[in-house]
Amino acid sequence: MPRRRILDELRNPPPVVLPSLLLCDFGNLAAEVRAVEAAGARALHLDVMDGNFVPNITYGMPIVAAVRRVTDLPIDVHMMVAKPAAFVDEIIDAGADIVTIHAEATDDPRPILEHVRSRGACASLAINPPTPIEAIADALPLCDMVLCMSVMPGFGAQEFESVALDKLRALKSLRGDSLLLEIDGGVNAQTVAQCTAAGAQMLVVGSAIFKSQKPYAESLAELTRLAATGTQ
Ligand SMILES: O=C(CO)[C@H](O)[C@H](O)COP(=O)(O)O
Repeated sequence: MPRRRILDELRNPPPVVLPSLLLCDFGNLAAEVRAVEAAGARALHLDVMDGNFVPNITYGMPIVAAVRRVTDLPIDVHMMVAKPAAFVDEIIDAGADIVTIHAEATDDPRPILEHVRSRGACASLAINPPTPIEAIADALPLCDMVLCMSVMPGFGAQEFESVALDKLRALKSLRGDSLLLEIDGGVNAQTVAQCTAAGAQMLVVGSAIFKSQKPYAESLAELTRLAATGTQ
């Protein structure tokens, strides 16, 4: 989908809860993707980890391409890799609509963000909990989205770190609605309203969907409803 259309769709209220496939049943990947889409997901979040930038390995382009084959939903690919420049083209070719690279993985993210946009995808920059927003000030004009991590990346089901909320508030006051803001890590029924109150429109959720006893539709509806309360 073209960049402008993706951004318009995602900016539409209410906030967007993105299932993070990190915690899905990979033995039934296509069925899991179809199930969260049928449950009301408006976009999907895929975590690419290289065992170098983070202490875990997940998957790469073949899984992104496999997800692309079963859905037209926007795919947000979070690249937790040490050399993002080497892989962004292949990730876009595999079907990513939003490409998120880490500020900590590169001295200057600007050429990569520009390149992502030149390929027609949305450019996004992630920062880990200890990284201040000042570290990405020069790159902000080239970002369609900023992801404030609320855990150290690498694993699901970690405890929410509220330092991300201060950064969301600061980014919101700097850039208003021109920048999509995303949060990832420990987002659940207890924390989601704080995230939207701080300015997040994109809410990445892993364990509170895939490890919940509730049906996906129920979890997604509850999280979306609670997320909307934070915007009132
Ligand atoms: O990027 C991630 C970890 O690096 C995951 O997307 C994230 O942590 C989601 O899982 P949970 O909602 O269980 O925290």
